Amino acid sequence: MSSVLTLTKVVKTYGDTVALNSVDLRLPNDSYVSLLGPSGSGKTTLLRVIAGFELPESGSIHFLGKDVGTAPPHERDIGFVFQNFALFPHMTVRDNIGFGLVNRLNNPVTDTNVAQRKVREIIALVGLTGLEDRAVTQISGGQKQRVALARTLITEPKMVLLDEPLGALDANLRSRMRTELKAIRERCGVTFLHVTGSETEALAMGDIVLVLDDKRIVQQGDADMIYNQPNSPAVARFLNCYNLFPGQLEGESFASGVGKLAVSGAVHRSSTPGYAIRYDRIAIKPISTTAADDEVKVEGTFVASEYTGSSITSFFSLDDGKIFEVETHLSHSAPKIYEPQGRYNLVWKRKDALVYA
Ligand SMILES: Nc1ncnc2c1ncn2[C@@H]1O[C@H](COP(=O)(O)OP(=O)(O)OP(=O)(O)O)[C@@H](O)[C@H]1O
Repeated sequence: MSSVLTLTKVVKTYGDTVALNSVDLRLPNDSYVSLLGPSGSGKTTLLRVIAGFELPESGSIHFLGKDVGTAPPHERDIGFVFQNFALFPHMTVRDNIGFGLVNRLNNPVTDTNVAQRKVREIIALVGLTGLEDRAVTQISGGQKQRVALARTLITEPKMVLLDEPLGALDANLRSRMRTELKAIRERCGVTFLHVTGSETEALAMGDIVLVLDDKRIVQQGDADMIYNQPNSPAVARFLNCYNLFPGQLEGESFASGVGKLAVSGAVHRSSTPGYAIRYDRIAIKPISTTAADDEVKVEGTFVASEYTGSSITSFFSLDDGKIFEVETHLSHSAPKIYEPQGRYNLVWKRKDALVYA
């Protein structure tokens, strides 16, 4: 697959603050890419640098094979969808969408018939037919999101940047709009780069997921790879589905705050050591059980359970005071009741743990 965007060693600072620290990035054409990172990791800055709203101090940006590092935003053919939609409140849906086409600096569409046809087509593409004459103050949040997207897509960008596009929507609408956004992107055939702080959104939407941490890209891969093989304790932490033990590798075991955890299999190289076990890989057993040779066991005190429909998350307090989470899927069994403050064995297979050293 050909690459649409390449960033090489891009650095952006604001005064003494480093916002992007030598970012390297290569995105394929015709893909949905999610960019996941904690608050302050540089996500918005990265989008603004790609769009041309900010110029980097050093490094290069190539878009469709051309060096665009110093090109102004309107010469980049890159669309931008803002989190707050940034619509014109006094205009109708139709006029909001047509505005950019008629008023853009490069090749404005002056033929009214052509402009109207394009607006009609894009309104159909994003599913807003019938709402053309409504003021944007009289439509729902999800519909506003579509207007914002249509307003960008009508200018036929070669790539679209979306900054937390679903952040202003409620949870139900957010999950419906995920599917919609993916479908719209497939119809347009251009790469979408979607910034989110939500790991579930990033994994659900991205053909490719990028993880930004500490102002640089620390992992890039498909959702399955990121979810199952986070390449550092930090990435595992953002995914919000791993229990993490700090400590260090000592021979065949990992010395942690709750004792030695037996290790088998590969050790991942990382500048920060750590031991990670996914919430859904753990069994809760009576305190009297013993661990098999291929298992690891720690003891915990039951704190509470949280029911989420298809699964239940149980919280245990470990002897080092840390909270440990266990996710049990309920497709084949009813939820078990645990004794408040009861002691349990928390058991997993050695091979299921990820060890970083
Ligand atoms: N205009 C600015 N002036 C000074 N510092 C800035 C400016 N914009 C961003 N920063 C700093 O650059 C770093 C990266 O910020 P950025 O907004 O890109 O992070 P983010 O990952 O998008 O965060 P969030 O998820 O909270 O929006 C932060 O330390 C931030 O404080």
